[in-house]
Amino acid sequence: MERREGEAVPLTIISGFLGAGKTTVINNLVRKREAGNKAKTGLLVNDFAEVNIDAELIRSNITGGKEGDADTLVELSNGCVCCTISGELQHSIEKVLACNVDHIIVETSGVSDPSSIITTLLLPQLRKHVWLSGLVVVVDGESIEATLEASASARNQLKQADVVVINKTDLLSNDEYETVKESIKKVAPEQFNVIPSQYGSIPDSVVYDLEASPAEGDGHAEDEVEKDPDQQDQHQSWMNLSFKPRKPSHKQEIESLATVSYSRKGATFDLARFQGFMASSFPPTAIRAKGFLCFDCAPGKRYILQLSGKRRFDASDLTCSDAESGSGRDAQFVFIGSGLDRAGIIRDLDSCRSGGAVASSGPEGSAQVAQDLCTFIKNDLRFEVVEASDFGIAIETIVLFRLRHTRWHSMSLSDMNRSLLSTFNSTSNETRVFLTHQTNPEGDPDSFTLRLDAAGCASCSAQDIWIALQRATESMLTNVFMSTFCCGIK
Ligand SMILES: Nc1nc2c(ncn2[C@@H]2O[C@H](COP(=O)(O)OP(=O)(O)OP(=O)(O)O)[C@@H](O)[C@H]2O)c(=O)[nH]1
Repeated sequence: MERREGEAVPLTIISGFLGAGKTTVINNLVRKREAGNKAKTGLLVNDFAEVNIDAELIRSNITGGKEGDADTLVELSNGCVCCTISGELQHSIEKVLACNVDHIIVETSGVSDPSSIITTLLLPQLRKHVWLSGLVVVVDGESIEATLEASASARNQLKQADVVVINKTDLLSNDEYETVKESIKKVAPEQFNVIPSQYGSIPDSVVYDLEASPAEGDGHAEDEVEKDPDQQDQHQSWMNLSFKPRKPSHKQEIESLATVSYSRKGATFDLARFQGFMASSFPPTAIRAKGFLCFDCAPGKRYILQLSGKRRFDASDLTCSDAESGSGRDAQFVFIGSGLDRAGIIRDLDSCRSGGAVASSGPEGSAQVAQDLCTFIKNDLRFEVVEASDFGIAIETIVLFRLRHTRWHSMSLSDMNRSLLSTFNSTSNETRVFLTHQTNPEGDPDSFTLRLDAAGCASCSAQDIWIALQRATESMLTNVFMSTFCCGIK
């Protein structure tokens, strides 16, 4: 929509719970705009955590057209723009207005209350210059029902929406999509504008041509909105609302969430150790995680790692030109959840960094090979040893071990073990060392074990076997790890 000089600038709020797909929606808009020649947009990106991963993801899509055309991006980090850092919102809006933008988009944090942002827009110094064109709320179609159950913020966001984008429809059947629509209706019975989306792909017009500016006293923050008592006075001053505080309040919800930010300049990670972290030490109460990292085995590449929704875990290759130097090699992570062990997470991630001690090979002898191999396996977080007792006798089975069961993989452990089996056996030059498998009597896939038969392995070293096993494991896990896969909570 063309804006005449001196006219107030439309501002669209994009809200939605943690990991719903807000940044993906904005990135899509930015990419489309980069290809075309649309209005210059001021982007205000709020991240709950200290490290603003979303802003970096959006920035990587902004190349800028002709001079002065590039979007203007302002980061609002380390707090919720609707409460703890609301003062910064006003300054940021003024900042982007000074850049002569034609439209402003505010990406809220996942637990924000949009009505508080609307309050800021109505401040006398802003309302002459910006008008609220609407509130677009993005929901993760796969996990929205559980989210609505658990989060007052998520319910409030929906109740105030002008448009609801049901994102991640690739993960839903038609019936499930209809059920999600019903759930939304239950929370927001007046909700009319519901559109589906995959990977945040929505028509530009949903954001740029939205005209839902509320008249004072009606509109977004309706009677049903669960108001935070802490913000009651502020809201009542401009909106004629009746407040119905319910538990937990927005403030309580924010306070119940911990964020752990991890930032290391120029750090590269050891893929095997990182895989071990994901398999065994990943904080089980994290509901959102995102970050960037580089592996020493993949020079020039930087990976973005995401965990959201029903523990859906994405890792995608962010090959970038500056990955070899400067900030392109910096590792940055954010974990959001309840009861997170900050020191433990940081220690675990640090221990995944490249370098450090490599275990040495042990002396000759089959019993010693078995013992050394067992030590290698025990020291690798990706595995657990099931049995390692019969050392010193004629060796058929030297170590029974298996890939460690991961809490969040819906990927079958049996499949992973089978895949490791075939990778190892097809690549190992050492024909006397091969893997077999056994299932337990109940056929429980989690108990599926790998059995390493190393008959006559006296002539080979534990280190050689271990290196071959590590290579096979890395290759197998990398295939899983670097592609998107679903991690359902059991
Ligand atoms: N399968 C699937 N994944 C999606 C879709 N849209 C986004 N994602 C993934 O969901 C994860 C979270 O997406 P974001 O856009 O970062 O979500 P967000 O709402 O900005 O997250 P926060 O700002 O942290 O609250 C990422 O891994 C995305 O790639 C989709 O339509 N389908």
